[in-house]
Amino acid sequence: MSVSQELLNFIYVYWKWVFPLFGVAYLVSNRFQKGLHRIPGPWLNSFSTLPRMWSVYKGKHHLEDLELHARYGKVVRVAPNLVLVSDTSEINQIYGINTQFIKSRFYDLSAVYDNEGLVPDTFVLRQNKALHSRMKRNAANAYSVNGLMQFEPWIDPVVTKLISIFDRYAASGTAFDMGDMLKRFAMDAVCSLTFGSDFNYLEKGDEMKFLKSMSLFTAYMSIFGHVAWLHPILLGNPYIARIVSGGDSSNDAMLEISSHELGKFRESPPAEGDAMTFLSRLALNQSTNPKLITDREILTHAFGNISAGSDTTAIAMGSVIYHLLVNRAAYNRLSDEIRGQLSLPVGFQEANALPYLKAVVQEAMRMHPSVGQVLGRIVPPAGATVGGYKIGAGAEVGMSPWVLHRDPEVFPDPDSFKPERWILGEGVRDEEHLRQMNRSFFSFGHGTHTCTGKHISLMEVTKLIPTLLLRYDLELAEVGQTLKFNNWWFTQHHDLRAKITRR
Ligand code: HEM
Repeated sequence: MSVSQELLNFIYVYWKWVFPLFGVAYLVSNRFQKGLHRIPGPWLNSFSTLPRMWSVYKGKHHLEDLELHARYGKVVRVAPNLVLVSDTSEINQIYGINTQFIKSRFYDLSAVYDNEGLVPDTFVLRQNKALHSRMKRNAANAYSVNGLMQFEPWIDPVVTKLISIFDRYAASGTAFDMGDMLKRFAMDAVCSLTFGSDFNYLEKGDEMKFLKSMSLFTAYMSIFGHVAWLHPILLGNPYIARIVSGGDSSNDAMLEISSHELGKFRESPPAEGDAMTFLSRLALNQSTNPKLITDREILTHAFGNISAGSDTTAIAMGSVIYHLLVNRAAYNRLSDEIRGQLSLPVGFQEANALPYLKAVVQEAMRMHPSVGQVLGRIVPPAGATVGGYKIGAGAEVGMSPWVLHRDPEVFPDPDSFKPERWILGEGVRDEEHLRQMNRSFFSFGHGTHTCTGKHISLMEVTKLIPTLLLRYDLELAEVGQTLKFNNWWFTQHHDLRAKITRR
């Protein structure tokens, strides 16, 4: 009898013992892998990823993470291969421009493949640093503050449409879901500046089901990103994905409009002085230097704007509005600043020069970061010492925006909304303290993978908030209303109901 036959016979006879023994060996090897057993954390979590997935599934893991750090310190093991770090002196090692850490497999769940292979979205390019840098470079002038000023005219008609809808709510005096309207606005705004046209989400809502798909997908990624190796047999499998999405074709519609707009640019490029869209900016980059950017890369950037830039921006707007409405002193101070210095239609440059407005936006995004989950990174082949612990290659470490933003050493009284904490001469101790706060401000991530669309979203927020305060008085629909949300990568609000009246 061969060795393999003997082994099979043995398993057949003793299977009742063999399988549990394998299970125990697996769990014990989980606990002792990569030197991670020295790191404190809940005992059960060091054996299996399931407790962590359960915590994320419940939608409030940011609160549990805060408790874990309070109990175990700045470095906590929350799964066999996942370590949370809240030590701000480690930000550069893990995320800085020259970091050796790469993004974790969590991000693979967002990867899309076409006939040419992996679609080169910067969000998922975690190993190919050269392609990631190329993608960052080839659209840099479109995403820069100066570059995006050209796109501002595309946002104005969307603001006008929002106002006409809000005027109807104001006239009827009915409460409405502000969070939902902001999602529609952010979707139309980012489509408009990217393509020069939008899908009229403001009037029609999510008929295309793009936002619904995004919500489902981010919830899936948030939970199953912890077991990324299972993705190919879950939503990574095209058949299963089709069944779950119910044949949703919003991605195709988005790609169709991208290709159509690119074709239009080729037929009649904008004349000198014409408003430039994001897409035409990239097409112009290509026509001046064809090697700089391919058609596929242009379409990927355009599509990424919509998937990464609509919900996130809407959440930021909702957070600003909610925190202003429950902090009337801040609402009044901001109204005075805006009403004294701006008029309708609000221009980005003028609004961006208002110090209290900037502080309010940053503080609301600190209190409620749109991305609320750990930004996971893999320890490089040489291993690393993080927060005093030696960690082996391949382990996943990461910081959570939610936790960093509640660090009382950096943000005293962290649960209070205090825009003045960002203003020198008011809440900030000195310039070093301000630098430290900015370093710990993780709403847009940090370092090599910092958010590409940060300035686009800040432009939308900076235009919209003053517009609303100039035209309306706002209040929450119910006294004592809380901010309801689940933290599934994005921290989308539910039922952010408000009432407005014309001023
Ligand atoms: C308030 C709005 C936004 C927030 C809070 C936000 C947040 C973030 C965060 C936290 C990351 C880093 C993820 C990580 O390191 O793991 C990120 C990356 C990214 N964001 Fe945003 N984002 C916003 C708006 C936008 C917009 C409008 C766009 C596009 C127009 C965009 C495009 C991207 C892209 C492409 C990346 C990947 C960058 C890379 O890995 O190199 N985001 N964003």
